[in-house]
Amino acid sequence: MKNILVTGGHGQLGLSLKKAATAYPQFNLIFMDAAELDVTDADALSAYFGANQPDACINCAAYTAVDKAESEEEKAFLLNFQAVLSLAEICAEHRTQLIHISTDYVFSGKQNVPYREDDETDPQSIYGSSKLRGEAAALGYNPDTIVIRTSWLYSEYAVNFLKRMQELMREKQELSVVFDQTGTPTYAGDLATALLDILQYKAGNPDAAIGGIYHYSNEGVTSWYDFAVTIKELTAATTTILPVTSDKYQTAAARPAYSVLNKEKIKETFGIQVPYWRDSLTKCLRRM
Ligand SMILES: NC(=O)C1=CN([C@@H]2O[C@H](COP(=O)(O)OP(=O)(O)OC[C@H]3O[C@@H](n4cnc5c(N)ncnc54)[C@H](OP(=O)(O)O)[C@@H]3O)[C@@H](O)[C@H]2O)C=CC1
Ligand SMILES: Cc1cn([C@H]2C[C@H](O)[C@@H](COP(=O)(O)OP(=O)(O)O[C@H]3O[C@@H](C)C(=O)[C@@H](O)[C@H]3O)O2)c(=O)[nH]c1=O
Repeated sequence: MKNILVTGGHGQLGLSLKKAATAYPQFNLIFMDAAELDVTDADALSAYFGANQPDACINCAAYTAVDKAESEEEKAFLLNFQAVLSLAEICAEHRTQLIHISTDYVFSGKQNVPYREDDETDPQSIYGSSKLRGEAAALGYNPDTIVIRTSWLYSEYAVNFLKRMQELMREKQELSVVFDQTGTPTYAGDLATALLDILQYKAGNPDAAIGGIYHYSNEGVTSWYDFAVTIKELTAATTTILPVTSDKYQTAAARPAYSVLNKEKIKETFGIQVPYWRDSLTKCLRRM
């Protein structure tokens, strides 16, 4: 287990992996963006795998614009489902360990206890539906595939809620943020480390049957409103933040009202330690 291909390598998680990988010199990560390796192009994927035979592939390529997906269903499914199907088939053919990333938005949000991996899924949006089909595609081809569902990712890179809030807090004196959607923010740097720890575990236990779905987010529970207020506090911003219900903040896509993930399985299987979300937010802000 040495050469690791990262598809969608210049997005938020890809760039977070690049940073985290400096602590894992045993791995050689190869980051490919859409222009270098288009995951929707099955021939290009085949040619790449034929020539390079990566030991593992972390698929960070995705369509992540939740609201836009409602009017771009075909595009969302092409990237989040069809491309995953091709990638899973090619990984199975080349005996490449595939790690695929999915989302808390596969759940309806009707539960009020943290979601386990085998709890019923019922996405409320096109994005969530496309990601759910992607999970099935990834696992259907090869039961050794690892699917990691995560939630509310943010980092110093790309587009995310933290950076959007910082921008809005610079521009506006008052902001409204929903308080009736509950979940857990996840620092992409922590997820990146967890992904590398999983590959490390696999390298040490090559015959372990560890395929399947795992949940990973930071520890703790909050709402988008409380997340925004904490960002305000930690950055000493002065904007007034008003708590509103989702019906007062209209969006094209519906989001789950509750999407806290239960992380027992990933912690027990791989011995991964999970930081508390507020500590990770502080760490991320320090790095920014
Ligand atoms: N962001 C979040 O809050 C959450 C994300 N996730 C999941 O985590 C994963 C990583 O997300 P994140 O890093 O935040 O997403 P980003 O949107 O930051 O990154 C996705 C990357 O995919 C690339 N991409 C787009 N089309 C293609 C293509 N045809 N071939 C190859 N690459 C392509 C994009 O490139 P370009 O920008 O050039 O189009 C972009 O760099 C995704 O699977 C996502 O669904 C799960 C939960 C929360
Ligand atoms: C910018 C903004 C958003 N909101 C609301 C809208 C939404 O309900 C919630 C989150 O906002 P966003 O649209 O930025 O986040 P969203 O795109 O829904 O984030 C999701 O992205 C995908 C990729 C995932 O997989 C999920 O885990 C999750 O992280 O906050 C406000 O209430 N006020 C605001 O000013």
